[in-house]
Amino acid sequence: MKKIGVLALQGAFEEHINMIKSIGHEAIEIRKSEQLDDIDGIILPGGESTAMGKLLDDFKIKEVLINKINNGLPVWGTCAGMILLAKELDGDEDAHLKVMDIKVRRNAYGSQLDSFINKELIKGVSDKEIPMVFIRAPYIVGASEDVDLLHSVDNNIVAVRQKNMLATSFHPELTDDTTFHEYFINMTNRI
Ligand SMILES: NC(=O)CC[C@H](N)C(=O)O
Repeated sequence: MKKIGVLALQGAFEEHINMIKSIGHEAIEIRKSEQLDDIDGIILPGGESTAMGKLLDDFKIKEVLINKINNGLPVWGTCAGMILLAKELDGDEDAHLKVMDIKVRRNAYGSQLDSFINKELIKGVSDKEIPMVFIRAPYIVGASEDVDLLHSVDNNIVAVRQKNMLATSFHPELTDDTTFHEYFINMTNRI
């Protein structure tokens, strides 16, 4: 059984906690940097990346988390969590953790396509179609060669992996499909 931390400063952390428990693993809410010593992986949930970035600083978690990730702690960012991981944000905004070699555009779908649901096959992740929920979602506009592109929707990159880091524009925790949570648990085995 793995012990997965879910950053619980803001956003949709409860849904990730429930999903991890539903596939038979332990899940804990992370609000202190010491808690990072004792987990097999961490999920950065959806929410508001600007608020979460500030809270990471205020709660003195940011630097410890960056070090842990750079030393191989498996991490998965969904939506706002993906924005937190990026080395670069499109536009003038400052990036947050700057650990993953991706450039991310926030609210990339604009107001017309604010939120939508898709169901597609993601090769290498599962052999069945996976539901994808996008909510004011970002997508990736640039990535280095070290980054594996897992999936695009309409030519926009929405799922990537770089070594111990996974990032998705969408929210598997808001569906009843556990594929991505199982994929992430597998990432904690290999590292
Ligand atoms: N559902 C989400 O996580 C939305 C992300 C949000 N638009 C942000 O920029 O932080």
